[in-house]
Amino acid sequence: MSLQADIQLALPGFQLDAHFSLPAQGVSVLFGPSGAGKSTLLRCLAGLEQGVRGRLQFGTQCWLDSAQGRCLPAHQRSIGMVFQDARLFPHLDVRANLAFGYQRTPAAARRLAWDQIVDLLDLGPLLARRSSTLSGGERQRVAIGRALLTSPELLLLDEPLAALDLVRKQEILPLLSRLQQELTLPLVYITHALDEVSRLADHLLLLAEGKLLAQGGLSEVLSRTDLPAWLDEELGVVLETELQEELAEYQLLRLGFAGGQLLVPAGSPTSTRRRRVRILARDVSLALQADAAVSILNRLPAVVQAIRPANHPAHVLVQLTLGASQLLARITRYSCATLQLQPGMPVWAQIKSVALL
Ligand SMILES: Nc1ncnc2c1ncn2[C@@H]1O[C@H](COP(=O)(O)OP(=O)(O)OP(=O)(O)O)[C@@H](O)[C@H]1O
Repeated sequence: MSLQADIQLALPGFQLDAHFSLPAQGVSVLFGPSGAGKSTLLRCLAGLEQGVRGRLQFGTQCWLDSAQGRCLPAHQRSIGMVFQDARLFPHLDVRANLAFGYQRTPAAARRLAWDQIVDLLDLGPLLARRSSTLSGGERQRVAIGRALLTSPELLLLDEPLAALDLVRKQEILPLLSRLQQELTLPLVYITHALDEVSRLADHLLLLAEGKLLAQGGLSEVLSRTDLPAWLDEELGVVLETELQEELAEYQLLRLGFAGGQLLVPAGSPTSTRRRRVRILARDVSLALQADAAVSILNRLPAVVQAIRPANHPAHVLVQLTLGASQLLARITRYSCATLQLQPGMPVWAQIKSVALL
């Protein structure tokens, strides 16, 4: 099952034209600059925009086929939606807010149980609270719960954490990760902050000026070297690794991946051995020899695959292969010339920073 979209929408001064296919599992992230059309696209999926042309197919359900005059209204699309502002009913308590979605879903159509969602989002202690007394993070947890209790088959989240501080984000992100895994519910998530969702994201859609620039696996898209300038600081790779050893004395973890090993500062404890890390291109430098006398922890043998211009004319992007993995380095054009880098050349990739996601 997947979501297939080929849709167009003309608004005064703005044209959306998006053709994509999303896997109906995992987390798909919609990323792009302000005004790119991310919210508009999500609203088209949800059936909240008038005048959308084209086709939308979710698994076996045809939501939109404008040529046939078919457009399923929002309430028939088995979608849950969460916005940046929680949009709770302020005069109702949390239980009544949650019940709003739950009771509108016929019992036979409920796939997600009340207790399951209340436990998953730790909403029990909040049930009797008036929604107007909740903190921002609590409100968003309730909004997510309310959306889930309609038993959607797809959850759309429009910058749900944008208004929260870092501490609250860190509380909610693991919950999103859990609900994605435990409920096997596909999510489409809009964000301005890719680092916020890199640990969750499987699939990435890049949108600018109403058009899709790229789509695909997170790492596959972010290691492309033909993306526009505004993405330059985001370029890099995301690697799936496995914990091999904890160096407790130094508070480091040794992680293995298909291409070598990495030492990274220990993050918050977790029981899972599989860890995702993100390495930005700007944090990778290159050397021709393995010089042991440097403080950089991670130096890995790699092979230059391709060299491409970067956004700034002083920089180039170097694609590298390490075993079965890829890495991207952003170095100066001057260094590239001095080191006489060429495709096929062996180099040492020096990684200044690895973010444990
Ligand atoms: N109802 C509308 N009528 C006319 N123009 C609209 C309407 N809704 C959105 N737009 C325009 O469509 C464009 C895309 O807006 P949208 O909110 O989808 O972008 P976005 O990528 O979500 O931006 P942001 O990240 O700032 O929220 C903007 O130029 C916006 O002004």
